[in-house]
Amino acid sequence: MLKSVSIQAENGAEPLFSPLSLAVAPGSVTTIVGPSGIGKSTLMEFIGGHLPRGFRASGDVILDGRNVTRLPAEARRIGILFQDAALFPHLSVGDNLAFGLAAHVRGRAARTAAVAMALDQAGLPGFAARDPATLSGGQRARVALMRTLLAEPCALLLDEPFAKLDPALREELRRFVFDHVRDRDIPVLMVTHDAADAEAAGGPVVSL
Ligand SMILES: Nc1ncnc2c1ncn2[C@@H]1O[C@H](COP(=O)(O)OP(=O)(O)OP(=O)(O)O)[C@@H](O)[C@H]1O
Repeated sequence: MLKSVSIQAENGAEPLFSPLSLAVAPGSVTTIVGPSGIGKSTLMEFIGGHLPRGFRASGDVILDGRNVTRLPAEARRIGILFQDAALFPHLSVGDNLAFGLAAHVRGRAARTAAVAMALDQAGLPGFAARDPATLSGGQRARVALMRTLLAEPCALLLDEPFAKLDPALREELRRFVFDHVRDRDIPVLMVTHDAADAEAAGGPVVSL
């Protein structure tokens, strides 16, 4: 839930957008739209705990009843997926996924099994040993998404996550993401310029 969130560039006279309050239901996707430069990405960075230097923000971010506004990013348990989500090039696909695994999955066997299951769910069985450089764009996007989900986030932020994919892949990955968050009851905020993304998300659309 966002309560009266407002963001202002330190050198700017006006806030980027009017104070924003909204609640996102578990398992639903709320889409944020607005003109270029209004502050959508900056809002997502603020919610995730990474407000860029040069900005001030006010208002609160409440997650599962916890006010996380003043917690560091790593304590918020908010998963973030951007358009350019990069995999670690020096790690295999499996190790990229293992990197994301929640800390409570302990022991080598359990972690290997969790990674294998995630690859199956992503439609990439047997890909654990692959070098990320050998994956297609859509395959990389699915691995990046899985890595984010394996951390078992309490909420998910998507900032134009499908923008660089061709239409078929875009639709496939979209379905994959929305099915997952519905299954896991994760609240999602998505920024997009594509009306089809918002329509596929099926949730409320908020204009900044
Ligand atoms: N370090 C900075 N200091 C001051 N202003 C900045 C800084 N970085 C970005 N801005 C400005 O802040 C505003 C918000 O940028 P942001 O990327 O959040 O917009 P956006 O709505 O996501 O845009 P787009 O749809 O084009 O991605 C822009 O007007 C941008 O020029």
